[in-house]
Amino acid sequence: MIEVCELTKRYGRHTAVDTLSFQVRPGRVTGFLGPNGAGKSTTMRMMLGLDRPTSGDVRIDGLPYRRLREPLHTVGALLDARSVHGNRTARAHLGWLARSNRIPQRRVREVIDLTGLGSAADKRAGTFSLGMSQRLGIAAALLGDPAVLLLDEPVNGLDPEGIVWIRRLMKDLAAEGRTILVSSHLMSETALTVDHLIVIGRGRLLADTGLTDFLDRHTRPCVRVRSPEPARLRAVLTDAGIRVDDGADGSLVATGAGVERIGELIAAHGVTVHEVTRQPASLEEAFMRLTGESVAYRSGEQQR
Ligand SMILES: Nc1ncnc2c1ncn2[C@@H]1O[C@H](COP(=O)(O)OP(=O)(O)OP(=O)(O)O)[C@@H](O)[C@H]1O
Repeated sequence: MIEVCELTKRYGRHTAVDTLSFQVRPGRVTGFLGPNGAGKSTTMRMMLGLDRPTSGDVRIDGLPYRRLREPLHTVGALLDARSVHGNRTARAHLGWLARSNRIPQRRVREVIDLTGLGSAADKRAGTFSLGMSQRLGIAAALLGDPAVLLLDEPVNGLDPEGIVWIRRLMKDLAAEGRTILVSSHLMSETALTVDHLIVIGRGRLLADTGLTDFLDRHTRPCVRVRSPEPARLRAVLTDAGIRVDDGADGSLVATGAGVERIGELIAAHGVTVHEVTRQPASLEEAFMRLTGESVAYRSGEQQR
């Protein structure tokens, strides 16, 4: 469990994290989302004792990071995958980390296998692609078999096979009862991976809720309808106050009413239809709607 309590971090006059409080619970994957500059990395660094809070605190399994007896056994983290010494091989890097944390070398072989690093384990980390560096960073995070994992953009640089692998890994680790906090800018991937969401903007908490609840709250229902009489269908729906847009393949996309209401209108007016499908709610849309006001940097705009 991670407990963030009234956490604040100021850099000079700039407040990067602003009286932030939330808990990350075990047994589920929690997504940590926010626009660029929202304060995610700063918060994660404070969780790991790499940055000192201006005020407030963070506890991992009840203790601040600096008071953990064997930190690598309690919390594993992937922050900057490129931070490994480039001249070291992956195996040497993991071996050194294991030795300095009294972890048996057997575990090095285990995490190399677990992260698919096998064939690259004896190559210098400086020659690694971003995807291989990510795998090495994840291997290091898993080395102490920790109950809490913090992953900052773990999907970055991974190929499709790697993305599916990390998604499965996070779900499996959560199912074992671990606490998993993962930040990402990839909304479609996040929607496939997380159970719960913490969303921040300009250092403040914007949402702390389940994925489904978040989507329900911040998206409007969308229904795709295909009909051989699209003009009539459009008139029926717009007359009922429903927004209608053109979809792919000549279909219409109705926003703001569920399939039940759309179906009833179609039946009442005797319109022929070939398809009525509920469109999946988009995390990207929900995220944009919630964070629109709190985006620190917008393309072409000054910081507000
Ligand atoms: N060492 C530092 N000195 C001064 N300002 C900093 C420092 N580190 C972060 N900041 C500022 O704090 C704010 C939060 O940055 P942070 O990197 O935590 O955001 P983020 O949500 O991780 O962003 P991104 O999604 O772009 O990685 C930004 O405005 C950033 O410029």
